[in-house]
Amino acid sequence: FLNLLSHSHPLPLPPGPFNVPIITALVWLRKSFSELEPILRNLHAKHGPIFALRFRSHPRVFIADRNLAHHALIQNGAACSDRPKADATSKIFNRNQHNISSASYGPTWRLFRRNLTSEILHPSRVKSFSRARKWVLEILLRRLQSESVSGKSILVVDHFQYAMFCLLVLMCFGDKLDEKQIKEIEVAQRRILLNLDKFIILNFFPRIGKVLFRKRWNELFQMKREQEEVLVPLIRARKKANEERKLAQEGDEFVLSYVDTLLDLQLPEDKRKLDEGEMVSLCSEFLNAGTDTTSTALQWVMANLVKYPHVQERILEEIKGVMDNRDENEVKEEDLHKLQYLKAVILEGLRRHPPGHFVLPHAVTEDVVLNGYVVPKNGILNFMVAEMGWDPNVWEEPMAFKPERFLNENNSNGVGEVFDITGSREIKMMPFGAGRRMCPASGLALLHLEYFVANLVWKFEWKTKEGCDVDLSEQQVFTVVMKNPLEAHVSPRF
Ligand code: HEM
Repeated sequence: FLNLLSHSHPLPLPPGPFNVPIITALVWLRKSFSELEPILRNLHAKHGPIFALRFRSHPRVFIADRNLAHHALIQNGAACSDRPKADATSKIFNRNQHNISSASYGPTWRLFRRNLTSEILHPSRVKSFSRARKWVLEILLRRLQSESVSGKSILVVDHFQYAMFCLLVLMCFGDKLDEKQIKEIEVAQRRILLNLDKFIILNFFPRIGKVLFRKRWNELFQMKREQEEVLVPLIRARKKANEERKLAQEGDEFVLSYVDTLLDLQLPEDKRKLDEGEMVSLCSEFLNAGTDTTSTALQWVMANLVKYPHVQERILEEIKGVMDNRDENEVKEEDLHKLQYLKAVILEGLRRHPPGHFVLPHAVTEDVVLNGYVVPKNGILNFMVAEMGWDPNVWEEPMAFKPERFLNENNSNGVGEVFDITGSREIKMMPFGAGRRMCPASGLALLHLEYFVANLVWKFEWKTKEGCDVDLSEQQVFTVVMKNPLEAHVSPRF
């Protein structure tokens, strides 16, 4: 409160609702994120494209306008790319902000992020995991095939989630793991994700809470221990295998995994290697960041293909055009670049149904002026991703599913110009964020989506459950998922 009273900048803070110290904080902090989104939408309608909530020492500023987002994230990128201080419960899982998404904007974050992008997400490295992708695709197709035999419709959400999780586990711990090991990791990771909400209360009174909520703190530590019991042996096994491989000097079959790249990293500030806890935090981030986001997007895209059979048909025709042989079993990764309509469908899915309606919170490291208002140093910024993708000033009929909008049919070869998903020149939508904290894995996520959608359409015809229409209502559960998960009739095409 005193911080806000001492506001000394000549420009005002962004407008926002009236604030009664402490009372407003208690009202806001008790709300879940899904309750907050409609309130934020109303505030956007009332106060305009930038508004602030002032219930804690530092204002929370929300931006709903794409040009202001560009101004903050690209033009003022250096000042708007920090993260807020982690609260007590998050620190246990991110090891005092020692992972990419929570690290402060500085040398440690740069080291972690550069390691991921150059060692794992570089196109040549991504290619080295193609065998893993093929294996996971086969598992998914087999599961769908066996359920389709009964003739009943299939609830696909768990199958999609498991497939995306498998992909990331194999990239993280090496492509030699079997399904039983993968399941064990999934159980430990899911338990944490699904229970985190229960522990939010521990952050409000961390000191007295240690005594008052002792049982709940113990539960939290127990979950952390169980995660380490599953992940640490995998890290150690990989370390041992690396040492043996170096001694034996063989390497032809070897595929570098994410955990291998962490073993030799040196922390720039502490001048030491990562401890096992920090490696667990980075691996866990890798698995979580890429599973629900991608499987949610996959489900939204498939739901639209079931709802709009003409879109599904056009993808199928496009695939037929690039297959040498109609009986070919698989749409190969090498052929994906020829499937421009498929790419447009994926982009339209991400525009219309971004898995996250906001980005992760950004902290501001110096006063930044946006639209005549000041966002003060240490203020927290967030961006209304869904609102930008649905802006009628940018997108015609924004709530309709029209992949053609991403194709520039007037081009001489009928192929659309590549849409710039990074928003570096201009932001039209930002499902992966934009600027220095933008998702480093947007390329990998698009590859996973294109490869799986192409093959799911090539192998099966997807139809609605008899007598039902596909319901596109939303619900926030970590990502923004389908309130009524997709249930579809899936019949093999050959
Ligand atoms: C459709 C899939 C995905 C979507 C929609 C998505 C979206 C996002 C968004 C919105 C952010 C926050 C940007 C910000 O704070 O400004 C983010 C950050 C991040 N994502 Fe993704 N993501 C996806 C897939 C992945 C995958 C597959 C991985 C890893 C293998 C990944 C790793 C990360 C990491 C490490 C960050 C933190 C970046 C930083 O703070 O520097 N994401 N993602």
